[in-house]
Amino acid sequence: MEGEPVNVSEFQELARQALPKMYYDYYTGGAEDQYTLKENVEAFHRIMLRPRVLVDVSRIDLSTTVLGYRVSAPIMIAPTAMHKLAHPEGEVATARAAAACNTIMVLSFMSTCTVEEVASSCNAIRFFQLYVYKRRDVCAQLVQRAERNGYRGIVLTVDTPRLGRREADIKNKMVAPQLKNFEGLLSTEVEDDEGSNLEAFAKETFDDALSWRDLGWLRSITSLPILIKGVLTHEDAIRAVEVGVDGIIVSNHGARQLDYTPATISVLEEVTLYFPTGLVMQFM
Ligand SMILES: Cc1cc2nc3c(=O)[nH]c(=O)nc-3n(C[C@H](O)[C@H](O)[C@H](O)COP(=O)(O)O)c2cc1C
Ligand SMILES: CCCCCCC(=O)C(=O)O
Repeated sequence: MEGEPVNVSEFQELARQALPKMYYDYYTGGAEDQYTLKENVEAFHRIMLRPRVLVDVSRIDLSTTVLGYRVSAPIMIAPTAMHKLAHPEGEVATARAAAACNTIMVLSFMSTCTVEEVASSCNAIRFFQLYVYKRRDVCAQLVQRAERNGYRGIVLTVDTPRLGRREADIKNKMVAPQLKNFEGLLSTEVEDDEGSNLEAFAKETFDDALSWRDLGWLRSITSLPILIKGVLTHEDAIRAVEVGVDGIIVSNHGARQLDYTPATISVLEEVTLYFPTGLVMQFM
């Protein structure tokens, strides 16, 4: 590549050259045949712009609000696990980037920096993403730590009762580092010589019986607004509103969970049709 990277594909190529194959494959891979992974990109290619001319564009303001917080553009940082696999500063550096861009960062439940380290690193507005473990006490402690440390919302990911079957991770025998957030609470080590250590960990730890009624439990342990992430149908969006969530994130989890779901962008209209804007978001 000549010169500085100028677009996302060029950054991706640099990442491919810099990272160990196991981690690069983890970051970029989708589930199973990766049909939805391709479709997530192609669905964007099918959307054409319809430009109007002779409009004064000398001052453009893309800013908007999310749960009342002003962001410079309708773009936020999605929760992604284990940033230290890519850079020694991990999520702390990501939070500083969010602050510099005046946007919101959602810290992954599976972060490599702690809730507290990220909170004290900068003044970015932060939400905390939650996976529900069978060990509810561990989840409750993490949610309460997030609340104490100034996180402004809980993003409950609802598309991961089990981890998607990611074939590259199985082949690479992907291993996760110990996660500092859980020190003294739960071991993130699992015995699995067969395939993906992440998949084995999720199978052992994530609560695959999680259902709509558990929103009541989450409400009982936090006073923060609750968003649910991973909705792809208007039926589930209606249900989410009925149970009183504060926001919906339309998402197929970057095609890493259930393959052969539609591209996230292609269902955004179906979901938003029923709701006032502001309640529904999509991560890229
Ligand atoms: C490497 C990687 C790690 C991710 N880790 C998480 C995570 O810890 N929690 C979560 O809710 N989503 C996670 N995601 C999914 C993203 O939050 C986001 O949904 C996805 O990248 C974009 O797809 P969407 O537009 O369908 O949401 C991860 C995605 C990637 C690529
Ligand atoms: C260590 C257990 C699994 C982490 C899952 C993070 C995630 O959501 C992803 O898509 O990867």
